Amino acid sequence: MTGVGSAIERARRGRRALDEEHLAALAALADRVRELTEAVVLTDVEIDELAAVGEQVEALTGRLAAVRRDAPPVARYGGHGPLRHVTNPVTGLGNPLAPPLTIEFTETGARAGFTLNHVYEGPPTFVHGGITAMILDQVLGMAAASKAVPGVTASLELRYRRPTPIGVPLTVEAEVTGSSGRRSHAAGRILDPEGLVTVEAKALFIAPQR
Ligand SMILES: CCCCCCCCCCCC(=O)SCCNC(=O)CCNC(=O)[C@H](O)C(C)(C)COP(=O)(O)OP(=O)(O)OC[C@H]1O[C@@H](n2cnc3c(N)ncnc32)[C@H](O)[C@@H]1OP(=O)(O)O
Repeated sequence: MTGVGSAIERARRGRRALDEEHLAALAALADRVRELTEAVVLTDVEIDELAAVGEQVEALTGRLAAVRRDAPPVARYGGHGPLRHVTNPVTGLGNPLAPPLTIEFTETGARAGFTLNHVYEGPPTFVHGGITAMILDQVLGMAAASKAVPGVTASLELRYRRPTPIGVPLTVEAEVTGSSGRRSHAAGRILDPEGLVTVEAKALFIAPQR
């Protein structure tokens, strides 16, 4: 076992799997931190209050860091299925950076409904283009993994057709458009509440050498 694929698999297997109760508690904490992050972005309290809250947050960080892993945990689907990455920055219930998206697998690929708040803002009132790119990378990758060959992103091509609005229900959808050998091709898009495409994506995923 020498390739990138083996290294990913070894890292996944070497990580501690959380049971469902522990995962639920981590997810609840991540939710509270998401609320905290949005509160930081939108707060209008006085300077002294900012400093006082900062001290409290520093103390809380110290409590969590008191017992620390070398790498994020994993969990098993339903407590006993295959290992899943629970701190992924798009779908991870245990990662406060993740919106998080709940992906449904469709006949041809994958989709998710989601809403992004001001934490993800780029141009005023619109979502940052790097955030929509990250979401499309993940959802196209999951479509490829479920319908063709699981792989890492070799290329991701984006077309930003209109701004993606903050604070309204969005949809991301992706489908596999072809596969051969270690390669899977996928296409997808983000749609606004009127069904208009805001960002289109095409990607190539390559299964790493084992
Ligand atoms: C695993 C769990 C997933 C689980 C999936 C879950 C969803 C995850 C979604 C998120 C995915 C990410 O963000 S992944 C993170 C971002 N991506 C990365 O870090 C990938 C970094 N790049 C690499 O590791 C490598 O370059 C690879 C694995 C992509 C390819 O390297 P390699 O394995 O040595 O492959 P190589 O022999 O060079 O190329 C194989 C074939 O593909 C072609 N090829 C290679 N790169 C490209 C390219 N950019 N565009 C076109 N074609 C290319 C080559 O010409 C060749 O064609 P031929 O000669 O055979 O005709």
